[in-house]
Amino acid sequence: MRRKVVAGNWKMNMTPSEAVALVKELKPNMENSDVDVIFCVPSIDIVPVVEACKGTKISVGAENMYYEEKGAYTGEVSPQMLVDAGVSYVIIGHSERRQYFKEDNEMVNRKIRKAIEHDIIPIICCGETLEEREAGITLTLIKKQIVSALKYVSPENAQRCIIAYEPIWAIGTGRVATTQQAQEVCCSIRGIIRDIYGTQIADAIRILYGGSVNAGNALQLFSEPDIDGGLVGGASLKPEFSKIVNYQ
Ligand SMILES: O=C(CO)COP(=O)(O)O
Repeated sequence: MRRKVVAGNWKMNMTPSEAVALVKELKPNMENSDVDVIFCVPSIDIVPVVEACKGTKISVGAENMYYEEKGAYTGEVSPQMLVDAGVSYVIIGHSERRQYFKEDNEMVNRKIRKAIEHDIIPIICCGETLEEREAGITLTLIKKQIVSALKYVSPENAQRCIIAYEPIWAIGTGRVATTQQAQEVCCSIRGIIRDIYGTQIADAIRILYGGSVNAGNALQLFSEPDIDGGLVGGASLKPEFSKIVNYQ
């Protein structure tokens, strides 16, 4: 049985002091939940958020990472820095990074392999634009993203990764994918994993849905057979996040 995951992606929101206040507000309601809770936060918030989450079951994730170990890469954050700060997850290949920072499938793959090397679990994002959906190429595109993201990744390591299906047209728009649309793609992703790694890995890997998840739709989405939880943007910054984590 796969354990559900609810991860918040704070994006570029919350100053360090706001971040600590939000964690204090949310954490009492995270304790009795049956899911793995992850707060993925801006780099500058990592240290205070890790401190504020001490003694809870909440894990802290980063929203990005570079694939080099150290050196002259102004502005970047290395895997060792994340590990040393107490991070155990990292979002890789979010559509906003692909779109605004020109991250391509190859860079996404490099980052994933480097995260794994440092024992950081990558939350690997994939998803299509509205035009791509309307052109009927969603599944072809997702397959390309997943196959290239997991290139050179061993079965044991792939099993520990988390995949997040985030249709770009559903991100921050309030336009959530229907449960059928979300389930269909998550099921196909599991099929792609099965083709690469076999049934055992496919049955174990956790696949999330992201895109306008809120307290009102979480139960329905997370009840689908291939949806193992959510990657939540806007609603992760509000008290509503407690309801999503305790969706049952
Ligand atoms: O991009 C997302 C999570 O990574 C989804 O954002 P929203 O939940 O705000 O639509």
